[in-house]
Amino acid sequence: MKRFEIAVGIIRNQNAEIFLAQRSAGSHMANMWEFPGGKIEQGETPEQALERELMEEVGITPTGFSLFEKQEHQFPDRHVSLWFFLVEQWDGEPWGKEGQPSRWVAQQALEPEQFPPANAPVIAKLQQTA
Ligand SMILES: Nc1nc2c([nH]c(=O)n2[C@H]2C[C@H](O)[C@@H](COP(=O)(O)OP(=O)(O)OP(=O)(O)O)O2)c(=O)[nH]1
Ligand SMILES: [Mg+2]
Repeated sequence: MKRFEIAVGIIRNQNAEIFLAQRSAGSHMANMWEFPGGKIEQGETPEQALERELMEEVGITPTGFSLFEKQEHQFPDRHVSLWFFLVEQWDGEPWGKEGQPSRWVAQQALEPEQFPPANAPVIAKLQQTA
């Protein structure tokens, strides 16, 4: 069984909107909406991976963030450990730097069925703690 450690950023602005990106057609969990992020590489801390992935995928440098939730999820073909960081300060303006569709959505309007199944608990927690 493949195992992956993933760092993702829940990028939240002062209007309580969250920046989402759409996963590409050929990827795992294709076409689902996600919090931007990706695999933690050998020798990287989760925080370093977050900084690298957010620059690669959405062109921002997170400057104020903290771990919000850690979630384990067993997919049919792989196990993922997700580090969900809440990012509330950053340099730059996020955009779909790799050509992926992206949008801001009000936190309370996030719909868990549009995300990979691993995200349901963290979305519930976000909406409860608003
Ligand atoms: N980015 C992201 N990935 C998520 C979320 N929820 C979730 O289950 N995942 C899963 C899907 C993937 O199996 C994995 C993320 O890997 P990825 O494909 O984004 O990895 P990466 O950016 O390093 O991409 P690559 O270089 O391997 O193509 O975590 C989420 O909210 N955001
Ligand atoms: Mg990614």
